[in-house]
Amino acid sequence: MMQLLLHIIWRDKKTVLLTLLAGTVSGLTAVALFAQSGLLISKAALMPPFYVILILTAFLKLFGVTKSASKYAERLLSHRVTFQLMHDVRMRFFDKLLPQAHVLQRYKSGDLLTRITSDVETLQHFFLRVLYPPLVTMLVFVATMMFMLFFSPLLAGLLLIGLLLTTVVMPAMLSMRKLQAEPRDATIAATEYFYGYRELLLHNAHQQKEQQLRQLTNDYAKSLQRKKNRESSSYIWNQAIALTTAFFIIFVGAYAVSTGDVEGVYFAMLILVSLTVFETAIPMASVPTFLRDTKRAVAQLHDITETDENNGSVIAAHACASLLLQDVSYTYERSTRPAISHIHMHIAHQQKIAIVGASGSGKTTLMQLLMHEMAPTSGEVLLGDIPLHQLERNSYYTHIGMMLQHNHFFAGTIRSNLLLANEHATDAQLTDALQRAQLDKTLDAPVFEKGRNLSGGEQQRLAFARLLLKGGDIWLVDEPFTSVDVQTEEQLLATMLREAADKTLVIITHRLTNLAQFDHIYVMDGGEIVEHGTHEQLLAKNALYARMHEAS
Ligand SMILES: Nc1ncnc2c1ncn2[C@@H]1O[C@H](COP(=O)(O)OP(=O)(O)OP(=O)(O)O)[C@@H](O)[C@H]1O
Repeated sequence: MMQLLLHIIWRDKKTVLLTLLAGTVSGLTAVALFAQSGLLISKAALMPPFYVILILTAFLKLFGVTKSASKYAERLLSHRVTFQLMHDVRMRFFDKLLPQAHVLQRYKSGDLLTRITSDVETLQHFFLRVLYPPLVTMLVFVATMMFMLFFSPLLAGLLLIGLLLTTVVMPAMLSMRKLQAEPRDATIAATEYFYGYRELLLHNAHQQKEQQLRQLTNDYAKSLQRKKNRESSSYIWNQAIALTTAFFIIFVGAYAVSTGDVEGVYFAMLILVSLTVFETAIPMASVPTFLRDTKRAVAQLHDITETDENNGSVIAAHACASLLLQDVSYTYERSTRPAISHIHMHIAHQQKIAIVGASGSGKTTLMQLLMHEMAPTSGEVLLGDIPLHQLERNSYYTHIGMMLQHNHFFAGTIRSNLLLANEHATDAQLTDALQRAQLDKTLDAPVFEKGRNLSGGEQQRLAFARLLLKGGDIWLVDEPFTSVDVQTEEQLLATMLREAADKTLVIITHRLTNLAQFDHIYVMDGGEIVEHGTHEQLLAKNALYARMHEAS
C-alpha cells in the first residue's frame, strides 16, 4: 500500500514537481533574503556609492516578494496533492471494503470506527510530513552549501556537520522515544460504554467502567501532550544546533577573515545564511514519527482490506441450487476446539432441510459457512460442483436469500428497508410481501436505526417480507420466528415452505414441531452430525431426536 500511495502521488507529477520547486525557491529566497541583509549592512558600513545600496535594497525587496509568493504557491500546491491523495485513498479503500463486509465482523465497532477514520486521516500526512521535507531540505541545503563553498570550504564543512545533526542524528534520536498511545483503546471503551450503558446501570457497574474510560481518555490526552512536547523539543534542538553551528561559523569565520581567506564584508552574510538555512530543516525532526504513523496506518488498513482469498472469479450459475459440505470443520480464532468438525452433508436441488440441535452445537456456524461468510478451516463447501471460494461472492449472493437470528434494519421507513431486497419492486408488491409475512405496518411507517422501534416479532416478520421480495434459488434461514407466538409461527413456517416450493431451503430451528414437512433433518451435537433422516426415521430410531421431540 505504501507503493500505492507513491503511485497515487506520482500520477499528478506535474503538481508534485511544482510543489518541490516552490518549496525550494521559498527556502532559498529566505536564505538569500538574510544573506542580502547581512551583505547590505556590511557594504553600507564601507560607504559605497549610492547605486550599490540601491541595487542591494532592490534585490532585498525582490527576494522578499519571491519568498512570499513561492511560500503561497507551495502551500496551495502541496494541499492540492494531499487532497487528491486523500480522495483517491478514500475511494480505493471503500471500494475494497464494501464487497467484503463479512471481514469487518472480526472487529469491535469502536475499533473499526477508529481504524477506518483515523488511519485514513493519518495518510494525509504522507506527502506533506514524510515525503516532502527531506526532498526540499536536501535541495535547499545542497544549494546553500555550494554557495558557502564558493567563499570557504571550511565554513561549508561546518554547515554540513550541522545539517547532518539536524536532519539525520536528531530525528533518529527523537524517533527512539516510546510510541504514542493510540486513541483506539479509548474509542473501543467509549463505544462499549454507550452500547452497554443500560446493562452497566442495571448491574451497578457503570461507575467502574466510567473510571476505566476516564483513565484511557486521560492516557490518550497525555500521549497527545507528549506528542506536542516532542514537537517543541525538536524545534528547540534544531535552534540549539543552528546557534551552535553559527557560533562555530563566527569563530572559524573570524579567524578566516583575520588570515585574509574570507573577505570581511561577507562575514555577516555567511553567519545569517547559516542561521536561516536551518529553518528549512525543522520539519525533518518529525519525519520519523509521521513515517511510523503512516506505516502503522497502512498496515492496519491493509489488515482490514486484505485480499479476500475466498472471493473467486467463477460466476454462480442459476441452475445449480444444490449444496455439498465435504468433511467440513471450523475452529474460531482464539478458540481451542472446533465449533464444528468433519461435517458431511448433501443438500439436493429444491430439497427442504432442517438442522436441529442443542444450543452451542454448531448450527449457526454451519449456516455461516453455507452463507460463505467465512471459509472452513478444513474441508470444502460446494455449490453444485464448484467450491464456494472459487465463486465470485456477489454472484453467489444473487442466488441466496437469508434470514438470520438478528437482522439489520436501516433508519428510514418500512418501504426503504424492503426495497433493499428488490429495488424494482412496486408498492403493490411490497404491500403483498408485508401481508404474506403478516406484518401489519404501512410502507411509510418509520423504522429507527437498527429497527429499535420494532418488536422482536415485527423485526422477524419484516425480515421475512424482505426474504420474500429477494427471491433467489436457495434460502438459508436461522431460527426465523422465535419471537412470535406459536400459532403465528406455524402459519409463517407454512407460508415459508409454500413460498420455497421451487427453492432449496435450509432452516435451523429449536422448535421440533412441524418438522415432518421437511425432506431431511440433521441433528447436531457437540459440533458433529449425530443423526439424520426424515422425521419418521428419526423418531423410529428412538435416540437423541426422539428425546428432543418428546421434550418439546
Ligand atoms: N465468534 C465466535 N468466536 C468463538 N467461538 C464462537 C463464536 N461463535 C460461536 N462460537 C462457539 O462455537 C460453538 C458453536 O456455536 P454456534 O453459534 O454455531 O451454535 P448454535 O448451535 O447455533 O447455538 P444456538 O442455538 O445457541 O444459536 C459454541 O461453542 C460457541 O461458543
